[in-house]
Amino acid sequence: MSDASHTESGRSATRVKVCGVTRESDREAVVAAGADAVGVVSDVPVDTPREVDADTAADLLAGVPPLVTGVLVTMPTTVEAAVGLVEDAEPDAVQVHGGLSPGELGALSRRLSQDLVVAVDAGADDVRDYADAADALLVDSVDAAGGGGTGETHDWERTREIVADLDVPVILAGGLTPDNVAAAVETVDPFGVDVATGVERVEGGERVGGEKDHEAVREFVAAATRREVAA
Ligand SMILES: O=C(O)c1ccccc1N[C@@H]1O[C@H](COP(=O)(O)O)[C@@H](O)[C@H]1O
Repeated sequence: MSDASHTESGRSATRVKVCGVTRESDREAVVAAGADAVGVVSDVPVDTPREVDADTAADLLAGVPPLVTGVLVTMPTTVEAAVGLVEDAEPDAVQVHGGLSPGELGALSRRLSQDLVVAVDAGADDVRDYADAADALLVDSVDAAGGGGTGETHDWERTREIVADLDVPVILAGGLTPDNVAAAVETVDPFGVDVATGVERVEGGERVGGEKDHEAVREFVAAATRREVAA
Protein backbone atom coordinates (compact mmCIF):
# COMPACT_ATOMS: atom_id res chain seq x y z
CA MET A 1 0.00 0.00 0.00
CA SER A 2 1.32 3.46 -0.83
CA ASP A 3 2.32 6.00 1.82
CA ALA A 4 -0.52 8.19 0.54
CA SER A 5 -2.96 5.90 2.35
CA HIS A 6 -1.46 6.72 5.74
CA THR A 7 -2.20 9.63 8.04
CA GLU A 8 0.47 11.66 9.83
CA SER A 9 0.19 9.22 12.77
CA GLY A 10 1.30 6.43 10.43
CA ARG A 11 -2.00 4.57 10.64
CA SER A 12 -3.94 4.20 7.42
CA ALA A 13 -7.34 5.90 7.14
CA THR A 14 -9.68 2.98 7.77
CA ARG A 15 -12.30 2.33 5.10
CA VAL A 16 -15.75 1.28 6.29
CA LYS A 17 -18.25 -1.04 4.64
CA VAL A 18 -21.72 -1.56 6.09
CA CYS A 19 -23.15 -4.82 4.82
CA GLY A 20 -26.49 -6.56 4.60
CA VAL A 21 -28.53 -3.53 3.55
CA THR A 22 -32.04 -4.61 2.54
CA ARG A 23 -33.94 -1.29 2.45
CA GLU A 24 -33.48 2.04 0.67
CA SER A 25 -33.81 3.97 3.94
CA ASP A 26 -30.93 1.97 5.42
CA ARG A 27 -28.79 2.51 2.31
CA GLU A 28 -29.37 6.28 2.63
CA ALA A 29 -28.46 6.19 6.34
CA VAL A 30 -25.26 4.27 5.62
CA VAL A 31 -24.24 6.76 2.93
CA ALA A 32 -25.15 9.74 5.13
CA ALA A 33 -23.03 8.34 7.96
CA GLY A 34 -19.98 8.52 5.68
CA ALA A 35 -19.40 4.83 4.96
CA ASP A 36 -17.15 4.09 2.00
CA ALA A 37 -19.10 1.04 0.86
CA VAL A 38 -22.59 -0.42 1.04
CA GLY A 39 -22.97 -4.21 0.90
CA VAL A 40 -26.00 -6.02 -0.50
CA VAL A 41 -26.28 -9.80 0.06
CA SER A 42 -27.89 -11.87 -2.72
CA ASP A 43 -27.95 -15.48 -3.91
CA VAL A 44 -26.49 -17.15 -0.82
CA PRO A 45 -27.32 -20.72 0.29
CA VAL A 46 -27.33 -19.78 3.97
CA ASP A 47 -30.43 -18.75 5.91
CA THR A 48 -29.99 -15.03 6.55
CA PRO A 49 -32.40 -12.11 7.04
CA ARG A 50 -29.96 -9.95 5.06
CA GLU A 51 -30.45 -11.76 1.74
CA VAL A 52 -32.44 -9.94 -0.97
CA ASP A 53 -33.56 -11.19 -4.38
CA ALA A 54 -31.66 -10.29 -7.54
CA ASP A 55 -34.02 -7.46 -8.57
CA THR A 56 -33.89 -5.84 -5.12
CA ALA A 57 -30.11 -6.17 -5.10
CA ALA A 58 -29.88 -4.43 -8.48
CA ASP A 59 -32.22 -1.63 -7.30
CA LEU A 60 -30.34 -1.08 -4.03
CA LEU A 61 -26.98 -1.05 -5.79
CA ALA A 62 -28.21 1.30 -8.52
CA GLY A 63 -29.04 3.85 -5.81
CA VAL A 64 -25.54 3.92 -4.33
CA PRO A 65 -24.21 7.38 -5.21
CA PRO A 66 -20.94 8.26 -6.95
CA LEU A 67 -17.84 8.06 -4.72
CA VAL A 68 -19.44 5.31 -2.59
CA THR A 69 -18.81 1.67 -3.55
CA GLY A 70 -21.80 -0.62 -3.98
CA VAL A 71 -20.71 -4.19 -3.17
CA LEU A 72 -22.59 -7.32 -4.20
CA VAL A 73 -22.02 -10.04 -1.57
CA THR A 74 -22.70 -13.54 -2.82
CA MET A 75 -21.74 -17.23 -2.53
CA PRO A 76 -21.52 -18.67 -6.05
CA THR A 77 -20.91 -22.35 -6.71
CA THR A 78 -19.52 -21.70 -10.20
CA VAL A 79 -17.68 -18.90 -11.99
CA GLU A 80 -20.47 -18.74 -14.57
CA ALA A 81 -23.15 -18.25 -11.90
CA ALA A 82 -21.18 -15.41 -10.36
CA VAL A 83 -20.66 -13.69 -13.70
CA GLY A 84 -24.39 -13.88 -14.47
CA LEU A 85 -25.35 -12.41 -11.12
CA VAL A 86 -22.86 -9.58 -11.46
CA GLU A 87 -24.11 -8.77 -14.97
CA ASP A 88 -27.64 -8.42 -13.57
CA ALA A 89 -26.83 -6.52 -10.38
CA GLU A 90 -24.14 -4.18 -11.82
CA PRO A 91 -22.27 -3.57 -8.56
CA ASP A 92 -19.08 -1.51 -8.25
CA ALA A 93 -17.32 -4.41 -6.50
CA VAL A 94 -18.02 -8.08 -5.78
CA GLN A 95 -17.48 -9.92 -2.48
CA VAL A 96 -17.42 -13.71 -2.69
CA HIS A 97 -17.84 -16.13 0.21
CA GLY A 98 -17.91 -19.91 0.05
CA GLY A 99 -16.50 -22.73 -1.95
CA LEU A 100 -14.70 -21.36 -5.03
CA SER A 101 -11.05 -22.44 -5.16
CA PRO A 102 -8.20 -19.94 -5.59
CA GLY A 103 -7.99 -21.03 -9.25
CA GLU A 104 -11.70 -20.45 -9.82
CA LEU A 105 -11.50 -17.08 -8.08
CA GLY A 106 -8.64 -16.12 -10.38
CA ALA A 107 -10.78 -17.10 -13.38
CA LEU A 108 -13.70 -15.09 -11.98
CA SER A 109 -11.50 -12.06 -11.42
CA ARG A 110 -10.37 -12.16 -15.06
CA ARG A 111 -14.03 -12.21 -16.19
CA LEU A 112 -15.02 -9.19 -14.08
CA SER A 113 -14.35 -5.51 -14.61
CA GLN A 114 -15.11 -4.94 -10.90
CA ASP A 115 -12.72 -5.44 -7.98
CA LEU A 116 -13.05 -8.86 -6.35
CA VAL A 117 -13.09 -9.10 -2.54
CA VAL A 118 -12.54 -12.68 -1.36
CA ALA A 119 -13.85 -13.65 2.06
CA VAL A 120 -11.67 -16.10 3.99
CA ASP A 121 -12.06 -17.84 7.33
CA ALA A 122 -9.87 -16.12 9.91
CA GLY A 123 -9.00 -19.50 11.41
CA ALA A 124 -7.99 -21.22 8.16
CA ASP A 125 -4.41 -22.21 7.36
CA ASP A 126 -4.70 -21.44 3.65
CA VAL A 127 -5.67 -17.73 3.86
CA ARG A 128 -2.59 -16.71 1.94
CA ASP A 129 -3.50 -18.98 -1.02
CA TYR A 130 -6.41 -16.67 -1.82
CA ALA A 131 -4.44 -13.42 -1.85
CA ASP A 132 -3.23 -13.76 -5.45
CA ALA A 133 -6.80 -14.06 -6.77
CA ALA A 134 -8.18 -11.14 -4.78
CA ASP A 135 -8.10 -7.37 -5.03
CA ALA A 136 -8.78 -7.43 -1.28
CA LEU A 137 -9.17 -10.17 1.33
CA LEU A 138 -12.04 -10.02 3.80
CA VAL A 139 -10.95 -11.92 6.91
CA ASP A 140 -14.16 -13.01 8.63
CA SER A 141 -15.51 -15.40 11.25
CA VAL A 142 -17.37 -17.65 8.85
CA ASP A 143 -19.99 -20.31 9.56
CA ALA A 144 -19.76 -23.98 8.56
CA ALA A 145 -21.11 -23.20 5.07
CA GLY A 146 -18.57 -20.43 4.51
CA GLY A 147 -21.10 -17.63 5.01
CA GLY A 148 -20.60 -14.50 7.07
CA GLY A 149 -22.97 -12.42 9.16
CA THR A 150 -22.16 -14.57 12.21
CA GLY A 151 -21.77 -11.67 14.65
CA GLU A 152 -18.73 -13.50 16.06
CA THR A 153 -15.29 -12.00 16.54
CA HIS A 154 -12.09 -13.99 15.98
CA ASP A 155 -8.44 -13.85 16.97
CA TRP A 156 -7.52 -10.30 15.94
CA GLU A 157 -3.81 -10.86 16.70
CA ARG A 158 -3.72 -13.57 14.03
CA THR A 159 -5.47 -11.29 11.55
CA ARG A 160 -2.90 -8.61 12.41
CA GLU A 161 -0.19 -11.05 11.27
CA ILE A 162 -2.05 -11.59 7.99
CA VAL A 163 -2.21 -7.81 7.47
CA ALA A 164 1.52 -7.54 8.13
CA ASP A 165 2.40 -10.48 5.84
CA LEU A 166 0.32 -9.68 2.78
CA ASP A 167 0.46 -6.87 0.24
CA VAL A 168 -3.22 -7.20 -0.64
CA PRO A 169 -5.60 -4.90 1.31
CA VAL A 170 -7.20 -6.76 4.24
CA ILE A 171 -10.71 -5.96 5.44
CA LEU A 172 -11.56 -7.07 8.98
CA ALA A 173 -15.05 -8.49 9.55
CA GLY A 174 -16.84 -10.61 12.11
CA GLY A 175 -18.68 -9.44 15.19
CA LEU A 176 -17.69 -5.79 14.92
CA THR A 177 -19.85 -3.24 16.72
CA PRO A 178 -19.70 0.49 17.54
CA ASP A 179 -18.22 -0.54 20.91
CA ASN A 180 -15.38 -2.79 19.74
CA VAL A 181 -14.43 -1.44 16.31
CA ALA A 182 -11.91 1.14 17.59
CA ALA A 183 -10.04 -1.57 19.51
CA ALA A 184 -10.21 -3.84 16.46
CA VAL A 185 -8.69 -1.14 14.25
CA GLU A 186 -6.00 -0.46 16.85
CA THR A 187 -5.10 -4.16 17.09
CA VAL A 188 -5.33 -5.25 13.46
CA ASP A 189 -4.59 -2.05 11.50
CA PRO A 190 -6.72 -3.30 8.59
CA PHE A 191 -7.28 -1.50 5.29
CA GLY A 192 -10.98 -1.52 6.11
CA VAL A 193 -13.65 -2.87 8.42
CA ASP A 194 -16.98 -4.47 7.59
CA VAL A 195 -20.10 -4.85 9.73
CA ALA A 196 -23.50 -6.45 9.29
CA THR A 197 -25.22 -7.63 12.46
CA GLY A 198 -23.45 -5.21 14.82
CA VAL A 199 -25.42 -2.22 13.52
CA GLU A 200 -28.83 -3.88 13.29
CA ARG A 201 -31.91 -2.64 15.14
CA VAL A 202 -32.70 -4.14 18.53
CA GLU A 203 -36.32 -4.27 19.67
CA GLY A 204 -37.41 -5.63 23.03
CA GLY A 205 -33.91 -6.98 23.54
CA GLU A 206 -34.03 -8.92 20.25
CA ARG A 207 -32.03 -8.03 17.14
CA VAL A 208 -34.18 -7.31 14.09
CA GLY A 209 -32.23 -9.05 11.32
CA GLY A 210 -31.87 -7.13 8.08
CA GLU A 211 -32.84 -3.72 9.49
CA LYS A 212 -30.18 -1.17 10.42
CA ASP A 213 -30.14 1.02 13.52
CA HIS A 214 -29.21 4.37 11.99
CA GLU A 215 -27.68 5.75 15.18
CA ALA A 216 -25.56 2.60 15.52
CA VAL A 217 -24.43 3.01 11.90
CA ARG A 218 -23.31 6.61 12.63
CA GLU A 219 -21.51 5.51 15.79
CA PHE A 220 -19.80 2.65 13.98
CA VAL A 221 -18.47 4.83 11.16
CA ALA A 222 -17.33 7.47 13.68
CA ALA A 223 -15.57 4.92 15.91
CA ALA A 224 -13.90 3.14 12.99
CA THR A 225 -12.62 6.36 11.47
CA ARG A 226 -12.19 8.34 14.70
CA ARG A 227 -14.41 11.06 13.30
CA GLU A 228 -16.87 12.95 15.47
CA VAL A 229 -20.38 11.49 15.45
CA ALA A 230 -22.46 13.39 12.88
CA ALA A 231 -25.43 15.22 14.44
O1 LIG B 1 -24.62 -10.98 6.43
C1 LIG B 1 -24.89 -12.12 6.06
O2 LIG B 1 -25.90 -12.71 6.44
C2 LIG B 1 -23.97 -12.84 5.10
C3 LIG B 1 -24.40 -13.99 4.49
C4 LIG B 1 -23.58 -14.67 3.60
C5 LIG B 1 -22.33 -14.19 3.31
C6 LIG B 1 -21.87 -13.04 3.91
C7 LIG B 1 -22.66 -12.35 4.82
N1 LIG B 1 -22.22 -11.20 5.46
C8 LIG B 1 -20.85 -10.80 5.55
O3 LIG B 1 -20.28 -11.17 6.81
C9 LIG B 1 -19.64 -10.04 7.40
C10 LIG B 1 -19.57 -10.12 8.91
O4 LIG B 1 -20.85 -10.08 9.48
P1 LIG B 1 -21.08 -9.67 11.01
O5 LIG B 1 -20.69 -8.24 11.17
O6 LIG B 1 -20.28 -10.61 11.85
O7 LIG B 1 -22.54 -9.87 11.24
C11 LIG B 1 -20.49 -8.91 6.91
O8 LIG B 1 -19.89 -7.69 7.05
C12 LIG B 1 -20.78 -9.31 5.49
O9 LIG B 1 -19.74 -8.89 4.61
